[in-house]
Amino acid sequence: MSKAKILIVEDDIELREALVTTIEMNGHQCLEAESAEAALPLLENSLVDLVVSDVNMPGMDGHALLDQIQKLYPGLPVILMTAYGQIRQAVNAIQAGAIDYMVKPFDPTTLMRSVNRVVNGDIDDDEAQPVAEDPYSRRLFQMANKVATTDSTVLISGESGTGKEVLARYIHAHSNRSKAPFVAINCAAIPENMLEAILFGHEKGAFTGAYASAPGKFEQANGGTLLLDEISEMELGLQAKLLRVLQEREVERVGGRKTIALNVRVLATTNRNLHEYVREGKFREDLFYRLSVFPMHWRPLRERPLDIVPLAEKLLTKHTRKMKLPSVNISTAAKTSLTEYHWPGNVRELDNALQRALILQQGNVIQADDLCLDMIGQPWMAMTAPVTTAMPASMVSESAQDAKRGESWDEYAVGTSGWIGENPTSSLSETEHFAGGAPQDSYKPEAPVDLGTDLKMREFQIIIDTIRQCRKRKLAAEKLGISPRTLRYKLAQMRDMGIDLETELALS
Ligand SMILES: Nc1ncnc2c1ncn2[C@@H]1O[C@H](COP(=O)(O)OP(=O)(O)OP(=O)(O)O)[C@@H](O)[C@H]1O
Repeated sequence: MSKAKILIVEDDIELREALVTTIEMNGHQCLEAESAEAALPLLENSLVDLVVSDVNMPGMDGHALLDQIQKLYPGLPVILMTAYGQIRQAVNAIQAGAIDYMVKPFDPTTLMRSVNRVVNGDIDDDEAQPVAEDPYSRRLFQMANKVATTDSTVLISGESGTGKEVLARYIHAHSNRSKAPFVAINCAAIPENMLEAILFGHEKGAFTGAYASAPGKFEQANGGTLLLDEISEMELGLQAKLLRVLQEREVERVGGRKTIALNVRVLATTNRNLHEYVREGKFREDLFYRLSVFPMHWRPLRERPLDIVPLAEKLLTKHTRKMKLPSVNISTAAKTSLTEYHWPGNVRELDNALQRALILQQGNVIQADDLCLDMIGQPWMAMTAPVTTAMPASMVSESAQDAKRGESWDEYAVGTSGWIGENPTSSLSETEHFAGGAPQDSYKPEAPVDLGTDLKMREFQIIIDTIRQCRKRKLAAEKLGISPRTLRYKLAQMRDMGIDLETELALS
């Protein structure tokens, strides 16, 4: 188990202390901040591996902090602590890019499971048994079991959201390295100029801002497995350096002279056709062959239909458990809709649809309409796909429409039903939220208005319009004043949110 530096951002001092104590007792180091504003300078001055932040804080809230972290420290994982009963808050946390969420009250085991999943790559119960009901998926996992026991490099390809990381974690968990760290790095999410230092580490003074030396992902994964996610997005110069590290099995930190011996198994994923990238000169052929010793391919979800309903049931159970909701079933008609839909965003889109349905469902049964699948092609839905914004008025509950008219939903909900939220009238203190007060069972759908989501959707609309106008993505990036890499990242975010870009762009 590797020791990590974790920043806890929580305004309730007792809860903060409880979190710090638990995490430190489990062998990690903690930094503490009482607000998001206080967290930012701490992040500037020390290298943090993970941020665990409350959502509801006076001043800047957890979502705004997450947004800042994504801009200033791309790739730094954030776990958000959301309020009990606030389903939309939990859904928003993941869709805004948090690596995980924990709904208050949670116990120390839940906290450490979530922390260790991020810092040590520990696998949780859901990931230990991925869904593989379709004959194609069964065969893939049979192969995974075989290759897991070797030290072979594996290149996993497949459309975005098919489950490549799930497969990578499965291979690690079934290898003889399973007790050692599993470290994942998304090559597309890290700016080019930072990727080398993050991968290989750096010495103090190696570049402006390198106040202290730090190990890279290769060193952190020593003895275990390193997943290079979206490897196609690595620029050619760095590909050459990566190839050298893989061949020589040693790494030199940026600005360092010492070589560090490595015993790391490398897995890589790509949602591009790497053969084509090699042909077009965007990916080194030698690195391609070095990585694809054992190639594995995930079919799109629509081509393994027998996985769809079992996956939906599993994802639903995961979310209802995490959100502390009573169990929710899927109606027969909804199952048919799920199976017939084409899932351009694959399992991640399925996950999004279910989270949306969880907000809309009534009586603990998801009906076909709750999935909103027939609305995804609609302009208003495509731009507001993931959460609850811009639902037709008929789908918005009366109370939610009240909230839309300007009433605070939190106050309204607490005022009318007395349920437990983060409202001061709540019957649980923040500390009890951690220690485990008994949750109540009454739920109300939440208000479908969210300025952050709305702004994001407007940004996405501008991007789509600009690409339609310019026809070439490179030109569109120039016109938008962003790098082609940032544009790719934003397009990936849009796909992840269930926006069918192919259809959107074909409309031009
Ligand atoms: N077979 C599976 N069983 C259970 N959950 C799955 C399975 N496949 C995917 N998921 C879930 O779907 C989501 C997307 O999976 P994952 O991140 O592995 O996809 P990916 O192909 O790596 O995506 P990307 O290309 O965008 O990085 C995750 O929440 C994951 O837990």
